[in-house]
Amino acid sequence: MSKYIIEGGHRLNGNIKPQGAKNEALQVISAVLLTSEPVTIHNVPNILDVKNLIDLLRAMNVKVEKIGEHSYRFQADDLDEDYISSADFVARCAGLRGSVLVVGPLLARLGQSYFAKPGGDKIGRRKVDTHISGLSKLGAMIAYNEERQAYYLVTVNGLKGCYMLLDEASVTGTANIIMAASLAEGTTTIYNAACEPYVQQLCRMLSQMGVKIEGIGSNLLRITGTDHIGGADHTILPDMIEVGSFIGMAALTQSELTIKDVSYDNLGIIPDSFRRLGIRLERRGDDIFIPAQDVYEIETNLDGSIPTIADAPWPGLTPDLLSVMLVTATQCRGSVLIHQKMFESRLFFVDRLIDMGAQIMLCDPHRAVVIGLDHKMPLRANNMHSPDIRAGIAMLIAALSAKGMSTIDNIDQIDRGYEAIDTRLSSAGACISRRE
Ligand SMILES: CC(=O)N[C@H]1[C@@H](OP(=O)(O)OP(=O)(O)OC[C@H]2O[C@@H](n3ccc(=O)[nH]c3=O)[C@H](O)[C@@H]2O)O[C@H](CO)[C@@H](O)[C@@H]1O
Ligand SMILES: C=C(OP(=O)(O)O)C(=O)O
Repeated sequence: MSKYIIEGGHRLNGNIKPQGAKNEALQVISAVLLTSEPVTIHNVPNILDVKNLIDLLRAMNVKVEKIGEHSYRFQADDLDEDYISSADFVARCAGLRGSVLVVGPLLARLGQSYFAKPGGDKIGRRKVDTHISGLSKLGAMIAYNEERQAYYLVTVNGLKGCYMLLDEASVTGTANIIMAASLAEGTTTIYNAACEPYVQQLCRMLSQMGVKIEGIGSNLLRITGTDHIGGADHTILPDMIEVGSFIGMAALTQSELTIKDVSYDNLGIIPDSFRRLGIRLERRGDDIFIPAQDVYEIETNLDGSIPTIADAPWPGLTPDLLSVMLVTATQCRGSVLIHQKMFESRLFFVDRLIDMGAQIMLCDPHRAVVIGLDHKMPLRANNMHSPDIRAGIAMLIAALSAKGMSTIDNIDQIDRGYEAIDTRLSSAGACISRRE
C-alpha cells in the first residue's frame, strides 16, 4: 500500500497553483456522452477519480485523445450499448462516486442505464434517492436488479420535461437531472437545485452545446431540451477545495504562501470562512496571498460566544472543507465548534489528531469542539491511515506542521482528488516523499 512520509516542521514558501476541480471534471467529462460530436476539455486534473472515469468512458467505446498535459478530446459517436448492460460496466461504476454522473446522459442518449451502488468516500450514508426520483419524474422507469446490485433505468417513450422540487439540493443529483433534461422533450424546471460552481460550469458547457438553460447559479433552473446537442470547448475552474486546503496548510505551518490563479470570484464564502479562523489572507488580482503570522485568532460571535463553522448547500460552506478547517483550528488561538451537518462519519479521524496532541472533543458524529493550541505546543508526529480524501489531506496538513516524521498510508484516498501533491508541495518547501 502506498504511503506518504512527511518530515514536519518546515515552512512552505513561494507560489502554488491549484489543479482543475475534481467535482467539475467528473460532471463535464460525463456530459460528453450526450453528443456524438467532439468535446474538448482543458484543465483536467490528473487524479485517480478522473483517470477511473476516463477509463470507464473508454470501456464504453468513447474515443479519448490526450491533446495536452491537462487537455482531452472526447468523442462519443459509437457507444457500445452491449457494454453498458454488462456486469463489467456495473462493477467499474461501483469504483467511484463520480460514476453516478454517467447515468443521466446514458439514459437520455440510449434509453437505458444502470445505477450501480457508487464508490467514493465512506463518510456516512450516501443515498441516490434524489437522482432516482428526478429521473423518474422525467419518465424513466426503475427496477432493482438483484444480480447486478444496481438500479436499472429505462425509458420507453423518451424523457419528457416537467416541474420538480428536489427533496434536497444534491450536487450530483442535480447534474444528472440537468443532463437528462437536456435531451428530454420540452422544458424541465428544477427547484431546490444545487448551484455549486461545478453545476454552474456544467450548465455553461451545455449552453455552449446548444441546450437552453436559464437560472444558472440559482436554485431554480429551467432547461429546454433539444434533440441535437453539439460539441464544445470547455475549461474547468481551479479546484476550490484544493485552494482551501492550501490556505489551511499555510496557516498550520505558519507559512507565507501565494496561491495562484484561484478564480477568486468563484470561491464564494470560502475565503471569509478561513478569515474567521484569524487568517489574514489577501486577494491580489486573481491570486491569494497568505502572510505568515505569529497568531491566528478565531473570531468569536459578536456576543463573545464560541463560533460555529458549519456546512450548507452552496452558497453556504462546502462540507468538503470542514476537515481542513478543523485541523487548521488546532493551532489557532481560541475555540470553535465544527459542525459537519451533511455527512455523519466524516469526523472520526479526529482521534488521530488527538493522538498528535490536538485538543478536540468529539461531541457526536457531526460535531467537534476544537480548542486551539495557539502554536504554543506543536503537534507530535504520528503514523496514520487515510479513511477518506479530506481526512487524508487534513492528516497531511497536520503532519506538515508536526515535529518529526509522520507516515500516512492508504494514500489512494488522497490521490483520488489531489494531483501529485507530494511533488507540488516539495516545490513549495515541504519535506514529503512517497513510498510505493
Ligand atoms: C463527486 C461529487 O461531486 N461529490 C460531491 C457531491 O457529492 P454528492 O452529490 O454525492 O452529495 P449530495 O449533494 O447528494 O449530498 C451529500 C450529503 O449531504 C446531504 N445533504 C445534501 C443536500 C442538502 O440540502 N442537505 C443534505 O443533508 C445528503 O443527504 C448527503 O448525505 O456533493 C457533496 C456535497 O457538497 C460533496 O461532499 C462531494 O464532494
Ligand atoms: C466526498 C468527496 O468526494 P466523492 O463524492 O467523490 O466521494 C470529496 O471530494 O470530498
